[in-house]
Parts: sequence; C-alpha cells; structure tokens
Amino acid sequence: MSAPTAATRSGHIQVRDLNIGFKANGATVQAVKSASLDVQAGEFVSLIGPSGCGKSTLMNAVAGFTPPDSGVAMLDGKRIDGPGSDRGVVFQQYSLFPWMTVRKNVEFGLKMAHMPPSQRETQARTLLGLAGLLAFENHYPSQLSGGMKQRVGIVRALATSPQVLLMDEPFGALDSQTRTVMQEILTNMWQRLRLSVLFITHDIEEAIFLSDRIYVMTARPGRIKAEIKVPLPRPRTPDMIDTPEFAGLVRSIKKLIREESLAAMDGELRDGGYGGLGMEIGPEGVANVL
Ligand SMILES: Nc1ncnc2c1ncn2[C@@H]1O[C@H](COP(=O)(O)OP(=O)(O)OP(=O)(O)O)[C@@H](O)[C@H]1O
Repeated sequence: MSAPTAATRSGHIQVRDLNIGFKANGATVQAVKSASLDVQAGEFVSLIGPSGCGKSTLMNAVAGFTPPDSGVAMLDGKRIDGPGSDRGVVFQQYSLFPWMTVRKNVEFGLKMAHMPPSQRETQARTLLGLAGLLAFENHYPSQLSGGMKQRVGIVRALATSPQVLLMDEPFGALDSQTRTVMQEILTNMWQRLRLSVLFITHDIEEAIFLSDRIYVMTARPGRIKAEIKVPLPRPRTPDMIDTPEFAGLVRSIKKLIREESLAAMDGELRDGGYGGLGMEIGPEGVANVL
C-alpha cells in the first residue's frame, strides 16, 4: 500500500446537523442531536465524551450502518447511505475469522474485491510488515495476544486502501502497557499512510497522544460540546506525555468531560427516582451528593 500523495488525497468527512434516535419500549431515545463535525483529509480526530452520549451512534452513521433521522454524513461531498470499501472500521472486539490465518484474514477483503492472489499476498504482507506482524502471517487468531489480534484487525481494515479509518474504542480491551504500545504503532502507521481517522476513546491521554483535534461530546443526547486542537508536534513520542502542554490539555478535557458525566449521572438518577428517596439534588446536580 503506497501513501497517498497530496494530489490523490481525499477522505474529508463532514457531519452536518445529525439527529439519530432509537425506539425502545415505546419511547424514543435521542442518541445524537444536531451534531456537526469535520475530519479533514489525512487528519486524525478523536471523539470523546461520557458513556452513552452517542459516540458510536455518530460513528455508525459515518460507517453507513445507521441511517440518520435528519442531517447528513458525507465523504468527499457525497452523502453516505451505506457501508463502503472507502471506509475501514475497527471495533473493540477483534472480529477476526478464527478459521483463517492472519494473512488470510487480511486478504479477505481483497479477495472479495477480486484482487489476484499474488497481488493480494503482496498487499497483505506489506501491511503486516508495517504492523510488525509478518512473522505471524501463518498463525491463527487463537495463537495471538489481544494486542496482536487488534493489530491484525487494523491491518485488515487498511488492506483495501480505504480513505478513512473509523475506530470505535479499538484498544479498550487491552491492558495499559499493550495499549501504550498500540498507540505508538498506530501513530507510526498513520504517519506513513496519512489517511483520515475518526477515533472513539474514553481515554483522554490516548486522544491527545494520537489526535490533531478532539471533539468533546455532551451527555446524551450527544451534541458537540467543544473542539480542542492538539498543537503537539509530529511525530508523537511517549516523552511528550510528561510535558506541561500535555498536562494542560488533559486538565481542560477532563473538566469538560466531568461536567458532562455529572450531567449524565444526574439525569439517570432523576430518571431512576432518586428524588423519590427524599434526597435533594441541588442546582449543581449529583456532584453535591456523591
Ligand atoms: N440499537 C439501539 N437501540 C436502542 N438504543 C440504542 C441503540 N444503540 C444505541 N442506543 C442508545 O443510544 C445511546 C447512545 O449510545 P452509543 O452506543 O452511541 O453511546 P456511546 O457514547 O458510544 O457509549 P459508550 O461510551 O458507553 O460506548 C445510549 O443511550 C444507547 O443505549
């Protein structure tokens, strides 16, 4: 896979005034409300916010899995109305085919796209090499660690040369050391390939380490609360985490998310009849009683 040149580069995601609700038990849960965002071609953007605020729902609209009730998700000016090979998706669950070797897993999408066997082998081996997995090309998923499985998942999503990579908490199931290494591998791969990435995480440091920009969402119904630029230079290195700039970014994002997490818990407690227990929740919300 060759890195796209400036002339060929595309992958501009635009989300405009997106609204998505779900019907459940006779009521509608508004998951995303009037959300708008951009990921420029070749940009790495993270989406962060309290649990249940609608991050996955928004990403699923960009992936083409969930149609919006109103508003639009577009790729390079074209309305997204279903999944497509221009968008690779990586979830927290590894979702590899257990009966296929690592290389066959990576080649699967290329086979579906009718790429000749020798060409798809070359493509798969190039990307596996980039992810440090070439020595494991003939292993089966059950023979790999969690971090290796997720690297295979990323390589598989990249194999069809998508313009966009959509990643929904891809490192959420990994231990913290493996997670740190995966972040370095991902940032190095992205630096080489320069495709557009929309990345969901709960981990503020992970978002800062990887991203050019971060969108913070409100508690459900999810709207975009803030957009934070990450001015740290590239390539990113682990020692940047100890800088005052990094710490300052962590502080401001933590504050934004705390406000929203408290708002979300406050709403849940009210919905759950907290007041019925005779406890007062003041104007500052649940922060006062926890
Ligand atoms: N298919 C569905 N049917 C009904 N409700 C849904 C469906 N998908 C999501 N929801 C609801 O929509 C809201 C947003 O869910 P979503 O998974 O997008 O949030 P999230 O921010 O990704 O959550 P988390 O951070 O916990 O993964 C939640 O209240 C969730 O229960």
